Amino acid sequence: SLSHHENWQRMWRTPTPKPLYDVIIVGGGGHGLATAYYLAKEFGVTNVAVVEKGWLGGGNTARNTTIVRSNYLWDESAQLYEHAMKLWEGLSQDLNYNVMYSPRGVYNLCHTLQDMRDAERRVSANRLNGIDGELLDTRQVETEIPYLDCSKHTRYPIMGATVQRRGGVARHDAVAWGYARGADALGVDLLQNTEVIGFRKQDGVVIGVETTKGFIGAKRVGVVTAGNSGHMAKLAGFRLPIESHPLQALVSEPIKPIIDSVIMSNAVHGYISQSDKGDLVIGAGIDGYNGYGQRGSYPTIEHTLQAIVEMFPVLSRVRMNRQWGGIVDTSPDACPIISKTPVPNLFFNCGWGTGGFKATPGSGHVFAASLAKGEMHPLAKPFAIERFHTGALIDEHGAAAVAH
Ligand SMILES: Cc1cc2nc3c(=O)[nH]c(=O)nc-3n(C[C@H](O)[C@H](O)[C@H](O)COP(=O)(O)OP(=O)(O)OC[C@H]3O[C@@H](n4cnc5c(N)ncnc54)[C@H](O)[C@@H]3O)c2cc1C
Ligand SMILES: CSCC(=O)[O-]
Repeated sequence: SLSHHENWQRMWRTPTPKPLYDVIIVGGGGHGLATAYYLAKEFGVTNVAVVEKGWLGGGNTARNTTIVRSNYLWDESAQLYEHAMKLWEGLSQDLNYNVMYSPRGVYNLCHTLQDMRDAERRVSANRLNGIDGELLDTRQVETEIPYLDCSKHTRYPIMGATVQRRGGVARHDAVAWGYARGADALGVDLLQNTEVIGFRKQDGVVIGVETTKGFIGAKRVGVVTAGNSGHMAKLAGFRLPIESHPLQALVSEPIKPIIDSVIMSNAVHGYISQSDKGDLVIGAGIDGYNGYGQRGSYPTIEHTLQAIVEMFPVLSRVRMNRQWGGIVDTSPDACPIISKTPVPNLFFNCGWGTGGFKATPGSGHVFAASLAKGEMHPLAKPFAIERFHTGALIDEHGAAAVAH
């Protein structure tokens, strides 16, 4: 009956915008909501608004394949993603909201000698950074992933794999809703269906945002708009080295439990896990063209499923239920941009490309610290926009899992 639905209390308010906030976060995705939550909870900045053009968590947060891990190669990125992993481990308790973090193990398959050498290097680098990682041979992989075709007859024989056992999956909707509820309870205004259409400046300094519901003043503005970040930078009057591409995912009909970890192959070029409902959650690389359509092309879908059946022939008759796409903001070195901008009081956190969901807590925490202080957090410093001028890139294409 409807009656029991009527008593459900709302998880957050729908406030009228105030004329002025200390901080405005543009973009109500996981990263934006996490930023607002930590601003209020950890840094005592509660006069904050999150301005979201659609509904909270409706962008890439709602559309990703939920993989979390921190097994990146370079110290700067490994430490940033590991900061996020440590926050994942206590997030359900912190938010009092079950974000369903499940450390079921993330395997990156190796198909060539070079893959094995790169894997050995990456696991060693992980261990030097205090991040768990193991290098397995074919026999160990075959034992741990029963239905994976480890025979010698495949196009890309499996020579081994890295595994991060603390890696796994988390529930994307719950993360957004948990952070939103927590931020709202601390006094943050969540303004949905409010699109930012411009930045107002006074003597070149940002003093607020123009929105579809009028001007809202702010002492500092943090832009966390993922695939739309290039467009936002243009509105602010500068350019970003970001390309927005479709990235697709598929889920199958629900089947009995058959895969209890996350398996990724850069060479065969696909990855798979199985949700608690039994759906196979599948993805691969981006569509090569630039696009904002939140869908992709059929050749990519076909290529993805070829890769999955190559790895798991047993799945060749499973039917796909749904396919969708998001808009991923890829950067030249497959690393984020968490940075001041050429416009004073305007900060950007973007460029997470195909792999920013796993960073959500760490990204929000680091960006909140930066906005509270007006200076970039030490973990954010290597990811400044300037690196594209100085050449101090941090190339993580190898660890980006599905090379794009
Ligand atoms: C199919 C797919 C699979 C993925 N799989 C993984 C994975 O397994 N693991 C992983 O780590 N990462 C994954 N990612 C990447 C990850 O989803 C993103 O990097 C991350 O979610 C981006 O940060 P966000 O959550 O804040 O973005 P979003 O959720 O996209 O938030 C940005 C928000 O900004 C809003 N916005 C945009 N423009 C404006 C404006 N002008 N005014 C106001 N609001 C605006 C949007 O509406 C949106 O809600 C995947 C992405 C896709 C698309
Ligand atoms: C979309 S790829 C997921 C990841 O980066 O582990």
